[in-house]
Amino acid sequence: MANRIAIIGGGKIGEALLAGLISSGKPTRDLVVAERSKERADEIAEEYGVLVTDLPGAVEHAAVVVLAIKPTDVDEVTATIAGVVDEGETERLTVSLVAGVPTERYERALPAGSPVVRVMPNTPMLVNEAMSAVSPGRYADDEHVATVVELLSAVGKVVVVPERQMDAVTAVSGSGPAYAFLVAEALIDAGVSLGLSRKMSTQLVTQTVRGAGILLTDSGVSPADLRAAVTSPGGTTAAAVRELERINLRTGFYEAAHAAARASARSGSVESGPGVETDISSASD
Ligand SMILES: NC(=O)C1=CN([C@@H]2O[C@H](COP(=O)(O)OP(=O)(O)OC[C@H]3O[C@@H](n4cnc5c(N)ncnc54)[C@H](O)[C@@H]3O)[C@@H](O)[C@H]2O)C=CC1
Ligand SMILES: O=C(O)[C@@H]1CCC=N1
Repeated sequence: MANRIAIIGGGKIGEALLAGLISSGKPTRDLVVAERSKERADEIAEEYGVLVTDLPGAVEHAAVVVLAIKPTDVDEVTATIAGVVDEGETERLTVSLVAGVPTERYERALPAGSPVVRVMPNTPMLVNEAMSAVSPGRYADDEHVATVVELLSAVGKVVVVPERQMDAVTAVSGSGPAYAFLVAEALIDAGVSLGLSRKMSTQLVTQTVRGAGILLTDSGVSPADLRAAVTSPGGTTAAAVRELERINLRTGFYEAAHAAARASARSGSVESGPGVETDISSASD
């Protein structure tokens, strides 16, 4: 049990964590996965050579249990875990990657005093370039936080934030890769509409997005200044940016991020159903 990590849910983010941990040198004998879908379980076992078993089996011998399941599966899964764990046994650390669900909900379901750490990662974890944010629950101490930070540092960058900011983090970095991919997708189509082959347009766009990302992270220069450096007076970029301002792209991103944060808050609330708006204004420091 000493070093073993159980990943519950071998879907997109569970696989991203598994792949990232293995590629960063974590031995497969220290990893176990529980996956409900037989087809998916077979895929994971074959691709990564890890033990894939049922939920109680995975939890039993693990020191850290990582939940990579949908918000709607949380209550069922935590009830099963609580059935496996002895009353008063609080050594096992639960790490939730689930959007929206507060640590308090796990703490209520697990044995009293169980340490829980909430994490919002993102899929670039697949290539060890995740951005993860970590929030300790009520019973998680500095050592628990350090354990989770160390785990996630193997697959990307990590920040620690107060839990009230998690819906905002989810909207920005959790969902964020999708916004970047949407921009890439649209720009590829735009290139095709200008007469480029799809293959050529894809190559031009993907390397441009990669290069822009690395320049942004490595130069220490603000996005506004980097954009200004591309924008020659009276030139092509200025013409394009004028169109993007005309269609209110910035407002679109504001609205999108706020909608994502509201969806995060909603998905974690047992009381509120779909469509119920939640006040997230308390997210700010
Ligand atoms: N996909 C993403 O980019 C991110 C997802 N998340 C969070 O990660 C969680 C999972 O998301 P995805 O991986 O995208 O979903 P997914 O649907 O791809 O994966 C969930 C997996 O859990 C399995 N599962 C459900 N109940 C189970 C049980 N009782 N025992 C074993 N396996 C079970 C399902 O069969 C499925 O393979 C969500 O809560 C989401 O909010 C967080 C950050 C980013
Ligand atoms: O779309 C979702 O609900 C999950 C959480 C953050 C990214 N994907």
